[in-house]
Amino acid sequence: MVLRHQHRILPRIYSISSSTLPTFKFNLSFHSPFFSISSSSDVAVAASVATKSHLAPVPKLLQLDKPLHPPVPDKTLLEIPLDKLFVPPEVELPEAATSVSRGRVLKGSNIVLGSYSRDAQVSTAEFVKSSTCTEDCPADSLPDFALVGRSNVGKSSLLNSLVRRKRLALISKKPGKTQCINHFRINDSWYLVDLPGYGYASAPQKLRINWDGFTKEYFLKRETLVCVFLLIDASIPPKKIDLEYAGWLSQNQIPMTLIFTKCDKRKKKKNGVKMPEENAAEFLNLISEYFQAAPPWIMASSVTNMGRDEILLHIAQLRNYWLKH
Ligand SMILES: Nc1nc2c(ncn2[C@@H]2O[C@H](COP(=O)(O)OP(=O)(O)OP(=O)(O)O)[C@@H](O)[C@H]2O)c(=O)[nH]1
Ligand SMILES: [Mg+2]
Repeated sequence: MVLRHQHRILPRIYSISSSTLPTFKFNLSFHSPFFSISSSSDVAVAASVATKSHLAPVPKLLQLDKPLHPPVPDKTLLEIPLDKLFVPPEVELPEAATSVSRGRVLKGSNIVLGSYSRDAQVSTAEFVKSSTCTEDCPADSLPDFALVGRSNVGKSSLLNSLVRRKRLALISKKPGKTQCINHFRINDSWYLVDLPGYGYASAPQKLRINWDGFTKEYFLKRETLVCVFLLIDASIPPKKIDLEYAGWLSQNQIPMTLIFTKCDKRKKKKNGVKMPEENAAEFLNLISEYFQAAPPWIMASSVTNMGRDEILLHIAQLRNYWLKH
């Protein structure tokens, strides 16, 4: 049986029909020399620009107190068809092309920034508890943002990067390090949740708890779950198990954001080895049939902290919307 929650209004992504939308341009800087999700659409947005922050200029309300990135001297071309953008609830795309061009899309993502993205900074982060079932999880009703993905994809590393701590969540080269539902309270107001990885078949028999089962049960039962971050290793081609996981989340209407990890691994393009952007584009293409509207996605690296500020802004706007509704 598929369980559904009435409160799960987030991110019931606005379905944008390409036939009714105007073509527009936006400016965006991005670490990669070139990134294209699709070049064939007649509603493609495209721009080439050098910007100094992780966003092109945005209204004051949306800016972080201090710039968290060094300037990125980057002249890039990014094309995202309009119908592949993630438009958060209550965000209207202006009809006039020029008004959207002012930095409304987070760098290295397809996420349009709305007016809810305040309080994105992390000031405090503390481990709260490890739980082995949903009923044991903290019961104080603060919103949850959960990190899930294949073992070793970099969930714990991403959590540490987001909170700017080296070892708040334990990481390891060996898959299977995280084995419970681990709640970390951020700013005393929301949770980052580190979960065990899936797809690790070679764990010793006695450790082979049904992690996959209990994380999925947590997704279905946890009333305060705002969004699941599904981490995908962008340094390798799409894996069936990840495609299936995205399909399961979609089928069960669990709000999901894709985080493409390990984007710092930029091998020379030879012998058919693909760049992270190409692997990510292929993954998005393969899962498109599961989704009526494009899911949000962000390119990231816990080594370079690429995507960190963007993920925090995305969390902020989901969280603030969720708290208001
Ligand atoms: N190059 C690179 N390596 C990374 C990145 N993120 C994680 N790693 C490495 O990948 C390995 C696994 O990282 P973890 O953060 O422990 O992965 P996990 O998904 O939490 O793993 P489990 O808890 O076992 O499911 C470690 O050796 C990390 O240093 C990244 O963005 N880039
Ligand atoms: Mg881990």
